[in-house]
Amino acid sequence: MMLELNRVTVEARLKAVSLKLPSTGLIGVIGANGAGKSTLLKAIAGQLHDFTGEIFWQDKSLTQFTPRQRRQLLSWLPQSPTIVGRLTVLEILKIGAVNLDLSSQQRQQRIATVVRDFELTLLTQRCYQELSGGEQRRVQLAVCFLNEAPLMLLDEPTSGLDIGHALKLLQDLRSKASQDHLILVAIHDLALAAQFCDQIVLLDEGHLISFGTPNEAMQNQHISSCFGIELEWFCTDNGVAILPFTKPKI
Ligand SMILES: Nc1ncnc2c1ncn2[C@@H]1O[C@H](COP(=O)(O)OP(=O)(O)OP(=O)(O)O)[C@@H](O)[C@H]1O
Repeated sequence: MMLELNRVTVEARLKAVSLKLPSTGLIGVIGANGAGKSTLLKAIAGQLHDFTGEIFWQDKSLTQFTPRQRRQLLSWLPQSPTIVGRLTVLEILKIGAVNLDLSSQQRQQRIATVVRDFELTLLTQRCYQELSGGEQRRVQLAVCFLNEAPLMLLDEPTSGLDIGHALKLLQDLRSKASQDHLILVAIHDLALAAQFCDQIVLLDEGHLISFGTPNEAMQNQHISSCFGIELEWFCTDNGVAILPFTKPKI
């Protein structure tokens, strides 16, 4: 196991969450609004200093990582990052690449790769503040992918993306995860989570409710206790569709 959480607790937000995750895989973190998804990702990303419990990467506590080691280990995409000033997309990517331990040629190469992968070619000279919400999200994701970190923590990466870009992103994440990355995504779309994620972490009011394959973790008993709804699943060769419905009151 590569990432291990041992009774991670954040006052009133996360309650003794213990998890053991392998070094590769796409892990969906699901749960209702306020369930603790962002808090969990922030705790792993080292953004919270008021939590108890322990988080280990390869048996080494994350508190022992220097800031530089942490930067090499993980990338964190916040739910709503703030990018201030009138910077162009290319300037933002260059700033994002500054701290990478790479030659300037390698840095340029990385930037070119994310520009291609996130379809930013026509946007590089545009001012970030003038982009659409989905375009801004793609820039934020591109920055996150610059360091090719083994551990990626993405808070609602598909929010603001149209269905084509959302599908492409999840396909890319899945293929990265199958190579050498552990990727945690907080996600609200249960059908996309079921279709793409290897494992699901279901949270409710800060508690870990279930953890396992989508079939295991998203059983109706768990879903109905967390969301007050049930799911009907339709699996086809092309993927998974889920019909959410509210249970009629008897
Ligand atoms: N900085 C903070 N200080 C105190 N409480 C907070 C703070 N940030 C979040 N909370 C609370 O912690 C709980 C969990 O919040 P969190 O943002 O982790 O939920 P979430 O599952 O990501 O929700 P959403 O789906 O709405 O994004 C919520 O009740 C929220 O109000």
